[in-house]
Amino acid sequence: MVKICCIGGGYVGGPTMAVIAYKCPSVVVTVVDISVQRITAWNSDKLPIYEPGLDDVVKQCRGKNLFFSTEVEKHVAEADIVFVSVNTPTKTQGLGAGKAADLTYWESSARMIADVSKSSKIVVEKSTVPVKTAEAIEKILTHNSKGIDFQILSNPEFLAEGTAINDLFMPDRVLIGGRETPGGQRAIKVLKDIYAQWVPEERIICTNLWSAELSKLAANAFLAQRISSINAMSALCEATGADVSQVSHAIGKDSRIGAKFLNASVGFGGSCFQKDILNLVYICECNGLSEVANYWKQIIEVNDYQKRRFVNRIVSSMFNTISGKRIAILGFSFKKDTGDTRETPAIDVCRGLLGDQAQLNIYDPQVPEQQIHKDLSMPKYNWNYPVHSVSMCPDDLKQVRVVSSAYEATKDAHGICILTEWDEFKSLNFQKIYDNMQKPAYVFDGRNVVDVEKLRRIGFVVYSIGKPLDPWLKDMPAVM
Ligand SMILES: NC(=O)C1=CN([C@@H]2O[C@H](COP(=O)(O)OP(=O)(O)OC[C@H]3O[C@@H](n4cnc5c(N)ncnc54)[C@H](O)[C@@H]3O)[C@@H](O)[C@H]2O)C=CC1
Ligand SMILES: O=C(O)[C@H]1O[C@H](OP(=O)(O)OP(=O)(O)OC[C@H]2O[C@@H](n3ccc(=O)[nH]c3=O)[C@H](O)[C@@H]2O)[C@H](O)[C@@H](O)[C@@H]1O
Repeated sequence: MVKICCIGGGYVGGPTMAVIAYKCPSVVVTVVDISVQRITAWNSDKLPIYEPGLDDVVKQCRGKNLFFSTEVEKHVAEADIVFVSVNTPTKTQGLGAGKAADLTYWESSARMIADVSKSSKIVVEKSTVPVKTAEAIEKILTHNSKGIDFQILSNPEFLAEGTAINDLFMPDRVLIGGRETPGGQRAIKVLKDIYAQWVPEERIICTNLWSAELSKLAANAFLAQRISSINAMSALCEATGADVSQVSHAIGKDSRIGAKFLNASVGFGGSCFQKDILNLVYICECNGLSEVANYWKQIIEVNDYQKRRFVNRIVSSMFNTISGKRIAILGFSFKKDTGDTRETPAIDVCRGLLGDQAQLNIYDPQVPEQQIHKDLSMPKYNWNYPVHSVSMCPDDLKQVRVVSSAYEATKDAHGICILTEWDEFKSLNFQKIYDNMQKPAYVFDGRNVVDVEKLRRIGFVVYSIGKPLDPWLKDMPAVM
Protein backbone atom coordinates (compact mmCIF):
# COMPACT_ATOMS: atom_id res chain seq x y z
CA MET A 1 0.00 0.00 0.00
CA VAL A 2 1.47 3.37 -1.06
CA LYS A 3 1.77 5.87 1.79
CA ILE A 4 1.63 9.57 0.97
CA CYS A 5 2.42 12.36 3.39
CA CYS A 6 1.76 15.99 2.49
CA ILE A 7 3.58 18.71 4.42
CA GLY A 8 1.27 21.75 4.52
CA GLY A 9 -2.49 21.49 4.96
CA GLY A 10 -3.57 24.73 3.34
CA TYR A 11 -5.64 25.67 0.29
CA VAL A 12 -3.57 23.34 -1.88
CA GLY A 13 -2.42 20.55 0.44
CA GLY A 14 -5.87 19.97 1.97
CA PRO A 15 -8.04 19.71 -1.18
CA THR A 16 -5.44 17.95 -3.38
CA MET A 17 -4.76 15.26 -0.80
CA ALA A 18 -8.47 14.82 -0.05
CA VAL A 19 -9.08 14.19 -3.75
CA ILE A 20 -6.15 11.76 -4.07
CA ALA A 21 -7.53 9.82 -1.07
CA TYR A 22 -11.04 9.88 -2.52
CA LYS A 23 -9.97 8.71 -5.98
CA CYS A 24 -7.36 6.17 -4.80
CA PRO A 25 -8.84 4.11 -1.96
CA SER A 26 -5.73 1.92 -1.84
CA VAL A 27 -3.44 4.85 -1.05
CA VAL A 28 -3.10 6.09 2.55
CA VAL A 29 -2.78 9.86 2.68
CA THR A 30 -1.76 11.90 5.73
CA VAL A 31 -1.71 15.68 5.68
CA VAL A 32 0.61 17.19 8.29
CA ASP A 33 0.97 20.81 9.36
CA ILE A 34 2.75 22.74 12.08
CA SER A 35 -0.43 24.73 12.66
CA VAL A 36 -2.34 22.92 15.41
CA GLN A 37 -5.31 25.15 14.73
CA ARG A 38 -5.49 24.10 11.07
CA ILE A 39 -5.14 20.39 11.80
CA THR A 40 -7.78 20.58 14.53
CA ALA A 41 -10.11 22.22 12.03
CA TRP A 42 -9.38 19.57 9.36
CA ASN A 43 -10.41 16.95 11.93
CA SER A 44 -13.60 18.81 12.85
CA ASP A 45 -16.94 19.56 11.18
CA LYS A 46 -15.81 23.09 10.31
CA LEU A 47 -12.94 22.73 7.87
CA PRO A 48 -10.28 25.47 7.90
CA ILE A 49 -11.08 26.60 4.35
CA TYR A 50 -14.34 27.19 2.53
CA GLU A 51 -14.38 25.39 -0.80
CA PRO A 52 -17.56 24.11 -2.48
CA GLY A 53 -17.72 20.29 -2.46
CA LEU A 54 -14.73 19.86 -0.14
CA ASP A 55 -16.74 18.84 2.94
CA ASP A 56 -18.26 15.85 1.14
CA VAL A 57 -14.93 14.58 -0.15
CA VAL A 58 -13.26 14.93 3.25
CA LYS A 59 -16.17 13.29 5.09
CA GLN A 60 -16.09 10.28 2.80
CA CYS A 61 -12.37 9.52 3.33
CA ARG A 62 -11.37 10.98 6.69
CA GLY A 63 -10.47 8.24 9.16
CA LYS A 64 -10.39 5.64 6.34
CA ASN A 65 -7.47 6.53 4.09
CA LEU A 66 -7.23 10.27 4.78
CA PHE A 67 -5.70 11.58 8.00
CA PHE A 68 -4.71 15.00 9.35
CA SER A 69 -1.96 15.22 11.93
CA THR A 70 0.57 17.51 13.60
CA GLU A 71 3.03 14.63 13.97
CA VAL A 72 5.00 15.87 11.02
CA GLU A 73 8.20 13.86 11.45
CA LYS A 74 6.51 10.55 12.18
CA HIS A 75 4.37 10.61 9.05
CA VAL A 76 7.18 11.89 6.83
CA ALA A 77 9.40 9.04 8.06
CA GLU A 78 6.74 6.46 7.21
CA ALA A 79 5.83 7.81 3.75
CA ASP A 80 6.88 6.56 0.30
CA ILE A 81 5.93 9.86 -1.34
CA VAL A 82 6.22 13.22 0.42
CA PHE A 83 4.40 16.18 -1.13
CA VAL A 84 5.60 19.57 0.03
CA SER A 85 2.86 22.17 -0.14
CA VAL A 86 4.08 24.84 2.23
CA ASN A 87 4.04 28.61 1.80
CA THR A 88 6.41 30.22 -0.68
CA PRO A 89 5.67 33.91 -0.02
CA THR A 90 7.45 36.92 -1.45
CA LYS A 91 10.55 37.80 0.57
CA THR A 92 9.96 40.79 2.81
CA GLN A 93 13.60 41.55 3.60
CA GLY A 94 17.14 40.93 2.45
CA LEU A 95 18.32 40.04 -1.03
CA GLY A 96 15.44 40.13 -3.52
CA ALA A 97 13.00 41.62 -0.98
CA GLY A 98 9.62 42.42 -2.55
CA LYS A 99 10.23 40.04 -5.47
CA ALA A 100 12.07 36.80 -4.79
CA ALA A 101 10.29 33.79 -3.30
CA ASP A 102 11.03 33.12 0.36
CA LEU A 103 12.01 29.46 0.48
CA THR A 104 12.46 29.30 4.27
CA TYR A 105 9.52 26.93 4.75
CA TRP A 106 10.57 24.77 1.83
CA GLU A 107 14.14 24.48 2.97
CA SER A 108 13.23 23.62 6.55
CA SER A 109 10.86 20.94 5.22
CA ALA A 110 13.63 19.49 3.04
CA ARG A 111 16.08 19.42 5.97
CA MET A 112 13.50 17.74 8.16
CA ILE A 113 12.79 15.11 5.46
CA ALA A 114 16.51 14.36 5.25
CA ASP A 115 16.80 14.15 9.05
CA VAL A 116 13.93 11.78 9.71
CA SER A 117 14.03 9.51 6.65
CA LYS A 118 15.12 5.93 7.03
CA SER A 119 13.84 4.69 3.65
CA SER A 120 13.94 5.93 0.05
CA LYS A 121 11.38 8.55 -0.87
CA ILE A 122 9.94 10.50 -3.73
CA VAL A 123 9.76 14.17 -2.76
CA VAL A 124 7.21 16.16 -4.74
CA GLU A 125 7.26 19.93 -5.12
CA LYS A 126 3.61 20.92 -4.91
CA SER A 127 4.24 24.51 -3.82
CA THR A 128 4.95 27.00 -6.58
CA VAL A 129 8.70 27.56 -6.54
CA PRO A 130 11.36 29.37 -8.57
CA VAL A 131 12.94 27.48 -11.45
CA LYS A 132 15.84 25.34 -10.25
CA THR A 133 14.45 24.92 -6.73
CA ALA A 134 14.51 21.16 -7.25
CA GLU A 135 18.27 21.38 -7.68
CA ALA A 136 18.64 23.16 -4.34
CA ILE A 137 16.33 20.67 -2.64
CA GLU A 138 18.25 17.79 -4.17
CA LYS A 139 21.47 19.19 -2.73
CA ILE A 140 19.98 19.49 0.76
CA LEU A 141 18.55 15.99 0.62
CA THR A 142 21.59 14.24 -0.83
CA HIS A 143 24.08 16.00 1.46
CA ASN A 144 22.13 14.84 4.48
CA SER A 145 20.78 11.57 3.15
CA LYS A 146 22.85 8.93 4.94
CA GLY A 147 22.80 7.00 1.65
CA ILE A 148 19.02 7.08 1.22
CA ASP A 149 17.76 7.58 -2.33
CA PHE A 150 15.59 10.67 -2.85
CA GLN A 151 13.96 11.43 -6.18
CA ILE A 152 12.63 14.96 -6.62
CA LEU A 153 9.60 15.62 -8.79
CA SER A 154 7.92 18.88 -9.69
CA ASN A 155 4.14 18.53 -9.75
CA PRO A 156 2.78 22.08 -9.70
CA GLU A 157 -0.87 22.62 -8.88
CA PHE A 158 -3.24 24.48 -11.20
CA LEU A 159 -6.44 24.47 -9.16
CA ALA A 160 -8.27 27.74 -8.67
CA GLU A 161 -9.96 28.52 -5.39
CA GLY A 162 -13.73 28.31 -5.40
CA THR A 163 -13.62 25.58 -8.05
CA ALA A 164 -10.82 23.48 -6.52
CA ILE A 165 -12.73 20.22 -6.25
CA ASN A 166 -13.96 20.38 -9.81
CA ASP A 167 -10.49 21.37 -11.03
CA LEU A 168 -8.96 18.42 -9.17
CA PHE A 169 -11.60 15.94 -10.34
CA MET A 170 -11.27 17.03 -13.98
CA PRO A 171 -7.95 18.80 -14.45
CA ASP A 172 -7.08 20.28 -17.85
CA ARG A 173 -3.73 18.64 -17.28
CA VAL A 174 -1.49 17.21 -14.60
CA LEU A 175 2.14 18.18 -14.97
CA ILE A 176 4.96 16.02 -13.65
CA GLY A 177 8.60 17.00 -14.08
CA GLY A 178 11.49 14.76 -13.13
CA ARG A 179 15.12 13.94 -13.79
CA GLU A 180 15.89 12.28 -17.10
CA THR A 181 17.73 9.47 -15.28
CA PRO A 182 16.30 5.94 -14.88
CA GLY A 183 15.58 6.72 -11.19
CA GLY A 184 13.87 9.98 -12.17
CA GLN A 185 11.75 8.27 -14.81
CA ARG A 186 10.73 5.50 -12.37
CA ALA A 187 9.62 8.17 -9.87
CA ILE A 188 7.59 9.94 -12.57
CA LYS A 189 5.83 6.64 -13.32
CA VAL A 190 4.92 6.07 -9.65
CA LEU A 191 3.25 9.50 -9.43
CA LYS A 192 1.69 9.16 -12.87
CA ASP A 193 0.09 5.85 -11.84
CA ILE A 194 -1.60 7.58 -8.93
CA TYR A 195 -3.11 10.34 -11.07
CA ALA A 196 -3.98 7.86 -13.82
CA GLN A 197 -6.55 6.35 -11.46
CA TRP A 198 -8.90 9.17 -12.47
CA VAL A 199 -7.14 11.49 -14.95
CA PRO A 200 -7.09 10.39 -18.62
CA GLU A 201 -3.55 9.50 -19.61
CA GLU A 202 -3.33 12.05 -22.41
CA ARG A 203 -3.85 14.78 -19.82
CA ILE A 204 -0.81 13.77 -17.79
CA ILE A 205 2.16 15.67 -19.16
CA CYS A 206 5.67 14.55 -18.21
CA THR A 207 8.60 16.92 -18.68
CA ASN A 208 12.00 17.66 -17.23
CA LEU A 209 12.14 19.38 -13.85
CA TRP A 210 12.87 22.90 -15.07
CA SER A 211 10.08 22.90 -17.65
CA ALA A 212 7.58 21.85 -15.00
CA GLU A 213 8.74 24.49 -12.54
CA LEU A 214 8.74 27.24 -15.16
CA SER A 215 5.41 26.18 -16.68
CA LYS A 216 3.66 26.91 -13.39
CA LEU A 217 5.04 30.45 -13.22
CA ALA A 218 4.33 30.92 -16.92
CA ALA A 219 0.72 29.73 -16.61
CA ASN A 220 -0.04 32.19 -13.82
CA ALA A 221 1.74 35.00 -15.67
CA PHE A 222 -0.28 34.35 -18.85
CA LEU A 223 -3.56 34.20 -16.92
CA ALA A 224 -2.84 37.42 -15.06
CA GLN A 225 -1.68 39.03 -18.28
CA ARG A 226 -5.12 38.47 -19.84
CA ILE A 227 -6.78 40.21 -16.91
CA SER A 228 -4.40 43.18 -17.02
CA SER A 229 -4.92 43.37 -20.79
CA ILE A 230 -8.70 43.57 -20.51
CA ASN A 231 -8.43 45.93 -17.53
CA ALA A 232 -6.18 48.23 -19.57
CA MET A 233 -8.88 48.11 -22.27
CA SER A 234 -11.53 48.96 -19.66
CA ALA A 235 -9.83 52.31 -19.02
CA LEU A 236 -9.86 53.01 -22.74
CA CYS A 237 -13.52 51.96 -22.97
CA GLU A 238 -14.47 54.50 -20.31
CA ALA A 239 -12.57 57.20 -22.17
CA THR A 240 -14.17 56.41 -25.53
CA GLY A 241 -17.68 55.18 -24.80
CA ALA A 242 -16.99 51.57 -25.77
CA ASP A 243 -18.33 48.83 -23.48
CA VAL A 244 -15.72 46.41 -22.19
CA SER A 245 -18.18 43.49 -21.97
CA GLN A 246 -18.95 43.92 -25.66
CA VAL A 247 -15.26 44.14 -26.46
CA SER A 248 -14.50 40.97 -24.43
CA HIS A 249 -17.30 39.13 -26.16
CA ALA A 250 -16.19 40.25 -29.60
CA ILE A 251 -12.53 39.37 -29.16
CA GLY A 252 -13.23 36.19 -27.17
CA LYS A 253 -15.14 34.75 -30.14
CA ASP A 254 -11.82 34.51 -31.97
CA SER A 255 -10.84 30.94 -31.22
CA ARG A 256 -7.18 31.98 -31.08
CA ILE A 257 -8.00 34.35 -28.22
CA GLY A 258 -10.78 32.40 -26.48
CA ALA A 259 -13.52 33.69 -24.18
CA LYS A 260 -12.22 32.78 -20.74
CA PHE A 261 -10.48 35.12 -18.32
CA LEU A 262 -11.54 38.29 -20.08
CA ASN A 263 -13.73 39.77 -17.36
CA ALA A 264 -12.68 43.30 -16.54
CA SER A 265 -12.53 43.90 -12.81
CA VAL A 266 -11.24 46.16 -10.07
CA GLY A 267 -8.06 44.08 -10.33
CA PHE A 268 -6.93 40.53 -9.79
CA GLY A 269 -6.19 39.27 -6.32
CA GLY A 270 -5.40 35.95 -4.73
CA SER A 271 -2.32 34.58 -3.10
CA CYS A 272 -0.43 33.68 -6.25
CA PHE A 273 -0.69 35.88 -9.35
CA GLN A 274 1.25 38.81 -7.95
CA LYS A 275 3.68 36.67 -5.95
CA ASP A 276 4.44 34.37 -8.87
CA ILE A 277 4.91 37.20 -11.36
CA LEU A 278 7.24 39.02 -8.96
CA ASN A 279 9.15 35.79 -8.64
CA LEU A 280 9.30 35.45 -12.44
CA VAL A 281 10.52 39.04 -12.72
CA TYR A 282 13.25 38.33 -10.19
CA ILE A 283 14.39 35.21 -12.04
CA CYS A 284 14.55 37.21 -15.30
CA GLU A 285 16.59 39.93 -13.61
CA CYS A 286 18.97 37.37 -12.11
CA ASN A 287 19.48 36.00 -15.61
CA GLY A 288 20.24 39.45 -17.02
CA LEU A 289 16.94 39.61 -18.95
CA SER A 290 15.82 43.09 -17.94
CA GLU A 291 13.49 43.62 -20.96
CA VAL A 292 11.71 40.37 -20.20
CA ALA A 293 11.49 41.31 -16.52
CA ASN A 294 10.01 44.72 -17.39
CA TYR A 295 7.44 43.14 -19.69
CA TRP A 296 6.03 40.96 -16.90
CA LYS A 297 6.34 43.69 -14.27
CA GLN A 298 3.90 45.74 -16.30
CA ILE A 299 1.12 43.19 -15.54
CA ILE A 300 1.33 44.12 -11.89
CA GLU A 301 1.64 47.82 -12.57
CA VAL A 302 -1.59 47.78 -14.60
CA ASN A 303 -3.26 45.83 -11.80
CA ASP A 304 -2.20 48.44 -9.23
CA TYR A 305 -3.32 51.20 -11.59
CA GLN A 306 -6.74 49.57 -11.92
CA LYS A 307 -7.26 49.55 -8.15
CA ARG A 308 -6.07 53.16 -7.81
CA ARG A 309 -8.28 54.23 -10.70
CA PHE A 310 -11.30 52.70 -8.98
CA VAL A 311 -10.65 54.58 -5.72
CA ASN A 312 -10.05 57.83 -7.60
CA ARG A 313 -13.38 57.42 -9.42
CA ILE A 314 -15.18 57.05 -6.12
CA VAL A 315 -13.59 60.09 -4.55
CA SER A 316 -13.94 62.34 -7.59
CA SER A 317 -17.57 61.45 -8.23
CA MET A 318 -18.46 62.29 -4.63
CA PHE A 319 -17.35 65.92 -5.05
CA ASN A 320 -13.71 65.05 -4.33
CA THR A 321 -14.30 64.30 -0.69
CA ILE A 322 -15.43 61.15 1.07
CA SER A 323 -14.35 62.32 4.51
CA GLY A 324 -16.93 61.09 7.01
CA LYS A 325 -19.09 59.57 4.26
CA ARG A 326 -20.29 56.02 4.83
CA ILE A 327 -19.46 53.61 2.04
CA ALA A 328 -20.78 50.05 1.89
CA ILE A 329 -18.23 47.48 0.76
CA LEU A 330 -19.97 44.43 -0.68
CA GLY A 331 -17.53 41.53 -0.88
CA PHE A 332 -14.06 41.31 0.62
CA SER A 333 -12.69 37.93 -0.57
CA PHE A 334 -10.54 37.98 -3.72
CA LYS A 335 -13.22 36.16 -5.74
CA LYS A 336 -16.57 34.51 -5.11
CA ASP A 337 -16.94 31.10 -3.45
CA THR A 338 -13.90 31.45 -1.25
CA GLY A 339 -13.26 33.06 2.11
CA ASP A 340 -9.63 33.68 1.14
CA THR A 341 -8.58 37.32 1.33
CA ARG A 342 -4.90 37.07 0.41
CA GLU A 343 -4.01 39.98 -1.92
CA THR A 344 -7.70 40.72 -2.39
CA PRO A 345 -8.20 44.03 -4.25
CA ALA A 346 -10.64 44.90 -1.45
CA ILE A 347 -7.67 45.55 0.84
CA ASP A 348 -6.17 48.19 -1.45
CA VAL A 349 -9.52 49.77 -2.23
CA CYS A 350 -10.55 49.92 1.43
CA ARG A 351 -7.17 51.34 2.41
CA GLY A 352 -7.49 53.95 -0.31
CA LEU A 353 -10.93 54.95 0.96
CA LEU A 354 -9.82 54.95 4.59
CA GLY A 355 -6.88 57.14 3.60
CA ASP A 356 -9.46 59.67 2.40
CA GLN A 357 -11.26 59.43 5.77
CA ALA A 358 -14.30 57.41 4.65
CA GLN A 359 -16.37 55.32 7.07
CA LEU A 360 -16.74 51.74 5.81
CA ASN A 361 -19.49 49.16 6.38
CA ILE A 362 -18.04 45.90 5.11
CA TYR A 363 -20.05 42.78 4.30
CA ASP A 364 -18.78 39.48 2.91
CA PRO A 365 -20.70 36.20 3.23
CA GLN A 366 -17.57 34.15 4.02
CA VAL A 367 -14.90 36.39 5.51
CA PRO A 368 -14.97 36.70 9.32
CA GLU A 369 -14.79 40.11 10.98
CA GLN A 370 -11.44 39.42 12.62
CA GLN A 371 -9.88 38.54 9.25
CA ILE A 372 -11.02 41.85 7.73
CA HIS A 373 -9.52 43.81 10.63
CA LYS A 374 -6.27 41.85 10.35
CA ASP A 375 -6.05 42.42 6.61
CA LEU A 376 -6.61 46.13 6.89
CA SER A 377 -3.95 46.56 9.53
CA MET A 378 -1.30 44.03 8.38
CA PRO A 379 1.76 45.13 6.40
CA LYS A 380 1.68 44.23 2.70
CA TYR A 381 3.35 40.93 1.76
CA ASN A 382 2.72 39.34 5.15
CA TRP A 383 -0.47 37.84 3.75
CA ASN A 384 1.22 34.77 2.35
CA TYR A 385 3.15 33.81 5.45
CA PRO A 386 1.88 30.98 7.66
CA VAL A 387 -0.75 32.32 10.02
CA HIS A 388 1.20 31.34 13.14
CA SER A 389 4.28 33.32 12.04
CA VAL A 390 2.59 36.67 11.52
CA SER A 391 1.90 38.92 14.48
CA MET A 392 -1.83 39.36 14.72
CA CYS A 393 -2.85 42.33 16.77
CA PRO A 394 -5.22 44.17 14.50
CA ASP A 395 -5.41 47.89 15.07
CA ASP A 396 -8.70 49.14 16.34
CA LEU A 397 -10.02 50.46 13.04
CA LYS A 398 -12.65 52.89 14.23
CA GLN A 399 -13.69 53.80 10.69
CA VAL A 400 -14.57 50.18 9.86
CA ARG A 401 -17.74 48.31 10.76
CA VAL A 402 -18.13 44.69 9.65
CA VAL A 403 -21.80 43.80 9.27
CA SER A 404 -23.79 40.68 8.51
CA SER A 405 -25.85 41.55 5.44
CA ALA A 406 -25.73 43.69 2.33
CA TYR A 407 -28.85 45.53 3.52
CA GLU A 408 -27.25 46.41 6.84
CA ALA A 409 -24.09 47.57 5.06
CA THR A 410 -25.95 49.88 2.69
CA LYS A 411 -28.30 51.47 5.23
CA ASP A 412 -27.66 55.23 5.37
CA ALA A 413 -24.60 54.85 3.16
CA HIS A 414 -23.64 57.41 0.51
CA GLY A 415 -22.18 54.84 -1.84
CA ILE A 416 -21.82 51.11 -2.49
CA CYS A 417 -18.67 49.41 -3.80
CA ILE A 418 -19.04 45.89 -5.13
CA LEU A 419 -15.64 44.25 -4.82
CA THR A 420 -16.44 40.52 -5.06
CA GLU A 421 -18.85 38.94 -7.55
CA TRP A 422 -20.84 36.90 -4.98
CA ASP A 423 -24.03 35.60 -6.64
CA GLU A 424 -26.22 37.07 -3.90
CA PHE A 425 -25.26 40.61 -4.98
CA LYS A 426 -26.94 40.05 -8.35
CA SER A 427 -30.35 39.50 -6.79
CA LEU A 428 -30.39 42.24 -4.16
CA ASN A 429 -33.48 44.42 -3.92
CA PHE A 430 -31.83 47.62 -5.11
CA GLN A 431 -35.01 49.67 -4.83
CA LYS A 432 -35.15 48.89 -1.11
CA ILE A 433 -31.44 49.65 -0.81
CA TYR A 434 -31.83 52.97 -2.65
CA ASP A 435 -34.69 54.02 -0.40
CA ASN A 436 -32.50 53.53 2.68
CA MET A 437 -29.43 55.39 1.38
CA GLN A 438 -28.24 59.01 1.45
CA LYS A 439 -28.78 60.88 -1.84
CA PRO A 440 -27.28 61.12 -4.35
CA ALA A 441 -26.79 57.36 -3.99
CA TYR A 442 -23.86 55.81 -5.83
CA VAL A 443 -22.98 52.29 -6.94
CA PHE A 444 -19.38 51.55 -7.95
CA ASP A 445 -19.39 48.09 -9.44
CA GLY A 446 -15.88 46.64 -9.51
CA ARG A 447 -17.08 43.30 -10.87
CA ASN A 448 -19.71 44.27 -13.43
CA VAL A 449 -22.44 42.29 -11.70
CA VAL A 450 -25.29 44.82 -11.57
CA ASP A 451 -27.76 45.76 -14.28
CA VAL A 452 -26.52 49.32 -14.86
CA GLU A 453 -29.62 50.60 -16.69
CA LYS A 454 -32.01 49.19 -14.10
CA LEU A 455 -30.09 50.86 -11.29
CA ARG A 456 -29.97 54.18 -13.13
CA ARG A 457 -33.75 53.99 -13.56
CA ILE A 458 -34.07 53.57 -9.78
CA GLY A 459 -32.03 56.75 -9.35
CA PHE A 460 -28.51 55.54 -8.60
CA VAL A 461 -25.41 57.15 -10.06
CA VAL A 462 -23.65 54.07 -11.40
CA TYR A 463 -20.02 53.44 -12.25
CA SER A 464 -19.28 50.02 -13.70
CA ILE A 465 -15.74 49.11 -14.82
CA GLY A 466 -15.22 49.71 -18.53
CA LYS A 467 -18.85 50.68 -19.24
CA PRO A 468 -20.00 53.91 -20.86
CA LEU A 469 -19.87 56.55 -18.15
CA ASP A 470 -22.86 57.85 -16.27
CA PRO A 471 -23.45 61.50 -17.30
CA TRP A 472 -22.78 62.43 -13.65
CA LEU A 473 -19.29 60.94 -13.83
CA LYS A 474 -18.47 62.59 -17.15
CA ASP A 475 -18.75 65.92 -15.39
CA MET A 476 -16.48 64.77 -12.59
CA PRO A 477 -13.30 63.63 -14.29
CA ALA A 478 -11.05 61.56 -12.05
CA VAL A 479 -7.32 62.14 -11.88
CA MET A 480 -5.89 58.79 -12.93
N1 LIG B 1 -3.86 28.79 -3.06
C1 LIG B 1 -3.89 28.33 -4.29
O1 LIG B 1 -4.92 28.37 -4.94
C2 LIG B 1 -2.68 27.76 -4.93
C3 LIG B 1 -1.43 27.78 -4.29
N2 LIG B 1 -0.33 27.23 -4.90
C4 LIG B 1 0.96 27.18 -4.21
O2 LIG B 1 0.90 26.19 -3.17
C5 LIG B 1 1.70 26.57 -2.05
C6 LIG B 1 0.85 26.54 -0.80
O3 LIG B 1 -0.19 27.49 -0.97
P1 LIG B 1 -1.47 27.48 -0.04
O4 LIG B 1 -1.93 26.08 0.20
O5 LIG B 1 -2.42 28.45 -0.63
O6 LIG B 1 -0.85 28.08 1.31
P2 LIG B 1 -1.45 27.98 2.77
O7 LIG B 1 -0.87 29.06 3.58
O8 LIG B 1 -2.94 27.86 2.72
O9 LIG B 1 -0.89 26.56 3.31
C7 LIG B 1 0.44 26.30 3.59
C8 LIG B 1 0.50 25.50 4.89
O10 LIG B 1 1.84 25.05 5.09
C9 LIG B 1 2.05 25.01 6.50
N3 LIG B 1 3.49 24.97 6.76
C10 LIG B 1 4.43 25.92 6.53
N4 LIG B 1 5.64 25.46 6.88
C11 LIG B 1 5.49 24.20 7.34
C12 LIG B 1 6.36 23.20 7.85
N5 LIG B 1 7.69 23.43 7.92
N6 LIG B 1 5.85 22.02 8.25
C13 LIG B 1 4.53 21.78 8.18
N7 LIG B 1 3.62 22.68 7.69
C14 LIG B 1 4.10 23.87 7.29
C15 LIG B 1 1.38 26.27 7.01
O11 LIG B 1 1.10 26.18 8.39
C16 LIG B 1 0.11 26.30 6.13
O12 LIG B 1 -0.99 25.68 6.76
C17 LIG B 1 2.29 27.93 -2.41
O13 LIG B 1 3.55 27.74 -2.95
C18 LIG B 1 1.34 28.46 -3.48
O14 LIG B 1 2.01 29.33 -4.36
C19 LIG B 1 -0.42 26.62 -6.10
C20 LIG B 1 -1.62 26.55 -6.78
C21 LIG B 1 -2.84 27.10 -6.23
O1 LIG C 1 -1.42 29.32 -8.53
C1 LIG C 1 -2.49 29.63 -8.07
O2 LIG C 1 -2.67 30.03 -6.92
C2 LIG C 1 -3.73 29.59 -8.88
O3 LIG C 1 -3.99 30.95 -9.29
C3 LIG C 1 -5.19 31.13 -10.03
O4 LIG C 1 -6.32 30.71 -9.27
P1 LIG C 1 -7.01 31.65 -8.18
O5 LIG C 1 -6.09 32.75 -7.81
O6 LIG C 1 -7.51 30.76 -7.11
O7 LIG C 1 -8.31 32.25 -8.90
P2 LIG C 1 -8.59 32.85 -10.35
O8 LIG C 1 -9.90 32.35 -10.78
O9 LIG C 1 -7.47 32.65 -11.27
O10 LIG C 1 -8.76 34.40 -10.06
C4 LIG C 1 -7.67 35.21 -9.69
C5 LIG C 1 -8.10 36.65 -9.63
O11 LIG C 1 -8.34 37.16 -10.94
C6 LIG C 1 -9.63 37.76 -11.00
N1 LIG C 1 -10.17 37.59 -12.36
C7 LIG C 1 -10.23 36.35 -12.92
C8 LIG C 1 -10.71 36.20 -14.20
C9 LIG C 1 -11.12 37.31 -14.94
O12 LIG C 1 -11.55 37.23 -16.12
N2 LIG C 1 -11.04 38.54 -14.35
C10 LIG C 1 -10.55 38.71 -13.09
O13 LIG C 1 -10.48 39.84 -12.58
C11 LIG C 1 -10.43 37.04 -9.93
O14 LIG C 1 -11.53 37.78 -9.53
C12 LIG C 1 -9.39 36.89 -8.85
O15 LIG C 1 -9.28 38.07 -8.09
C13 LIG C 1 -5.14 30.28 -11.29
O16 LIG C 1 -6.38 30.40 -11.98
C14 LIG C 1 -4.89 28.81 -10.94
O17 LIG C 1 -4.75 28.05 -12.13
C15 LIG C 1 -3.61 28.71 -10.11
O18 LIG C 1 -3.40 27.37 -9.71
